Amino acid sequence: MTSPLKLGVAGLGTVGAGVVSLLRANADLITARAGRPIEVVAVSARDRGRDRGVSLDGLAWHDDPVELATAPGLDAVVEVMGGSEGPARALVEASLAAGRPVVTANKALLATHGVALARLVEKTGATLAYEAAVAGGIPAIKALREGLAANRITRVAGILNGTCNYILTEMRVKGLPFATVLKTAQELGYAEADPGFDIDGVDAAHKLAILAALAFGRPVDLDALHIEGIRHVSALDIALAGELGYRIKLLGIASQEKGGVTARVHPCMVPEASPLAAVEGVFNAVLAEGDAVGRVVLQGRGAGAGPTASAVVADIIDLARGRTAPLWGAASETLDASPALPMAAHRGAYYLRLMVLDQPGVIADVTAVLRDARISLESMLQRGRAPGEAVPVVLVTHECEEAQMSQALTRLAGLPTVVEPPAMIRIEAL
Ligand SMILES: NC(=O)c1ccc[n+]([C@@H]2O[C@H](COP(=O)([O-])OP(=O)(O)OC[C@H]3O[C@@H](n4cnc5c(N)ncnc54)[C@H](O)[C@@H]3O)[C@@H](O)[C@H]2O)c1
Ligand SMILES: N[C@@H](CCO)C(=O)O
Ligand code: NA
Repeated sequence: MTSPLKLGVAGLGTVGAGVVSLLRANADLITARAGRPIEVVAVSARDRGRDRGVSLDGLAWHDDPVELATAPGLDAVVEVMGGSEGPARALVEASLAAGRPVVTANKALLATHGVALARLVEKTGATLAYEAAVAGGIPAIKALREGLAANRITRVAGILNGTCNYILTEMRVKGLPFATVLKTAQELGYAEADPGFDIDGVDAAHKLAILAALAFGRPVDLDALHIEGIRHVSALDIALAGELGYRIKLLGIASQEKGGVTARVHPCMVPEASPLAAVEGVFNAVLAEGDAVGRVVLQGRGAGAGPTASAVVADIIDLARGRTAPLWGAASETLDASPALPMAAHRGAYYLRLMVLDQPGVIADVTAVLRDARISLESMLQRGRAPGEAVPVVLVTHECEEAQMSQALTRLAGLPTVVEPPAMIRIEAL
């Protein structure tokens, strides 16, 4: 029998415990597919005594996770602690510097330090694998970096945060309040340690930054992204979207335009007939468009112990087999570092929902603002009758530029008859 691949696992939370138990549950087939047994021999976490549902008997315990970088007898390290700084970063850097391969689920680290990490692996030759970092169990990294490697990719998009998709789905289907559903998502192990990363769009941005780098052959650039989360998506907008034939989804979208690349994360209205509209709950979807292949859509569970462990263990099997790929699909010096396009240049259609006083002349004031910004309306919807009180007015625009919309929003918010900040959601025909 070939010698086993010996692992140190740093982090024994949702993902770490999931990895240890999956390696045990499917040991026979994993051994066959890896060509050798895979053994966890050392672990590190914050709390040694916690019951995680997996036995740690016989495993070496390290209080300091960074020790796994150089502890004798290990062939590779699995970093599933999280965080772009602190011990996760220190462990990954120290392991790679020592030539020890790393498998991680840490999108924050890859999106923030991916450029330097690529230089490090190019220097030492150690592998850094990160399938679990994007869209959990969906093999999105492999699909883009290997499966679609022959294509010029024109667009990559998707539902990239399971927590947000779960919240939006439960709010729509069960009418549950935002905070209640977020709490359940945390209990189910979907949310980040700081759930603000999920609901403010940061986690989806980390993933989109990674996908965009792979899709367009560019150095990963989180700062170039426009990022909005779902805190401001109300139950009213979810219901009104349904009336108009749309679903609200938090999407990440990066596309190759004439003058450069755009990358943005924000709530979107997608037509109910879109393949993305049907992706509900903790499911994620990744859509890519290539010049040779056309459109490819992958979907599957984007968070949780099993789906994430599935991706981590797939990377471990690749390591055992000696299958590797450049961190970003090609050597750093061949990547295209031209600047990204700003959000102000984005063109699209918009949904606007205003709470206006129900009195004569209000609609004339609103449409005058849109006229002045040269924004043309596709449809308008007014609900209810409450003289002297606030009622919702919904406007759907034709395509215009984001800069025009920003100007109109500022003026609409300033109208004396508009009593709440306007709600704006971009419409995407994906
Ligand atoms: N939960 C998911 O569905 C999911 C999916 C994909 C990727 N990820 C990523 O996987 C990683 C882990 O996520 P999780 O949900 O398992 O987190 P978690 O909070 O459930 O577990 C984190 C583990 O790391 C340990 N840890 C954290 N900081 C530490 C420190 N300073 N020193 C020692 N140990 C430390 C904790 O003790 C815990 O065992 C993160 O990078 C996350 O973004 C999570
Ligand atoms: N918090 C993340 C975990 C998966 O990366 C999510 O909800 O999608
Ligand atoms: Na994945």
